[in-house]
Amino acid sequence: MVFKAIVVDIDGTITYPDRRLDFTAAEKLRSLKVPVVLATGNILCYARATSKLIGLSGATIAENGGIFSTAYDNKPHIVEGTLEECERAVEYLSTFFDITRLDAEYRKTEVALRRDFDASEARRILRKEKFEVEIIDTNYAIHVKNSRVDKGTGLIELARLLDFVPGDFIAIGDSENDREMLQVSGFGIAVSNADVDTKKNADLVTSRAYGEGTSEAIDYLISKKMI
Ligand SMILES: O=C(O)COP(=O)(O)O
Ligand SMILES: [Mg+2]
Repeated sequence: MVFKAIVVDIDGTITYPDRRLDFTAAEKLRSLKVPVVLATGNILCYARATSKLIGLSGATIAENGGIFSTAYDNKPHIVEGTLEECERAVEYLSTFFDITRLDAEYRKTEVALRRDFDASEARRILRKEKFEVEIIDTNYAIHVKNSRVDKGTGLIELARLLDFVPGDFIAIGDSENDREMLQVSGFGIAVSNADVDTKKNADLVTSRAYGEGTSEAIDYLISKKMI
């Protein structure tokens, strides 16, 4: 089957473990003929800058689906009403843990926290109080995000704006915030550093890790004429 576009996670998927961009993966993405969307838990300006600097269109999904944008300087779409519940949940968590917010001045739809407290314990605490949020650990940050948005819902919305359907996309990712994106895409790929659950939701798992895994995936897709 031939797919029309690709959506790729940033941290842990086109980077080295320490977040340095893997230039080979970036070159391969830049040379593709199909549109390449970057999808991240990070903030919109990080996603847009990464896309622009690689040489892509700037079509991005940021804040785990809370924000999406069709091109570099187009007005972004921001899912309204999602931040408040996350703020309440984080306020509650701050009575249990000494937590540090990341990029609070830029985040519009969710809260990201430094990974220096026990996310599983925080999950248990919030579940008891019935907050409508999810705690996601990407290995780079702990995100407190609204349950109704994820990179999958972001891809559904952005695909529509780009005149595609989610099934037109091949998705590549590495962690639990990529799961829904892999599920709604037409073909999901997990790089080998991905967690077990993310791998379970993928159609293909690469043998190489991080950016090298993405380079391997792109070579595979081209060799199989899937893009
Ligand atoms: O911002 C994070 O925590 C991770 O970002 P990612 O979704 O690009 O891997
Ligand atoms: Mg990632």
